[in-house]
Amino acid sequence: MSVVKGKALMKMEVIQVGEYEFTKQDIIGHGAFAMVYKGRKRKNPSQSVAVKVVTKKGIQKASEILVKEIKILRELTALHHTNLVAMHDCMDSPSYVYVVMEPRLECFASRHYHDISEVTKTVSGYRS
Ligand SMILES: Nc1ncnc2c1ncn2[C@@H]1O[C@H](COP(=O)(O)OP(=O)(O)OP(=O)(O)O)[C@@H](O)[C@H]1O
Repeated sequence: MSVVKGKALMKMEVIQVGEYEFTKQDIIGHGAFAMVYKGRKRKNPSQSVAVKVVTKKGIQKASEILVKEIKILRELTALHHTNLVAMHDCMDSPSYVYVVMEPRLECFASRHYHDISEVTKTVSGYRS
């Protein structure tokens, strides 16, 4: 995927997480240890997802909490309840844990950031 930034045409890396993909341009929010991006299903791009990217750097103490969060998400997903956000997939890499979730559409509308640098510098250990 290519994006125009200033006058230069820059290549935007598409990151694949199983059947899903996202680019780091499409930020929808951030928490203490994670950035959340808008992504899509590769075979059906009209199906949007939220991809939470948790940086492993500096979160050794929080990693147990992350394991618990993923376990809880799995259990909640199995309930198939309309008021609960489902987890579609999760993937581990040397530097990040990726959690692919059903999107909460109200967040897409109200929390889209345009200035990426404003967000990335607030997330500890994050490298854009
Ligand atoms: N499934 C989702 N759909 C749409 N937006 C989401 C989704 N999950 C998270 N977000 C957005 O990303 C932001 C960060 O989420 P994240 O879970 O990383 O942190 P948090 O729950 O807000 O805070 P903390 O880091 O304390 O857990 C949320 O505030 C929300 O705006």
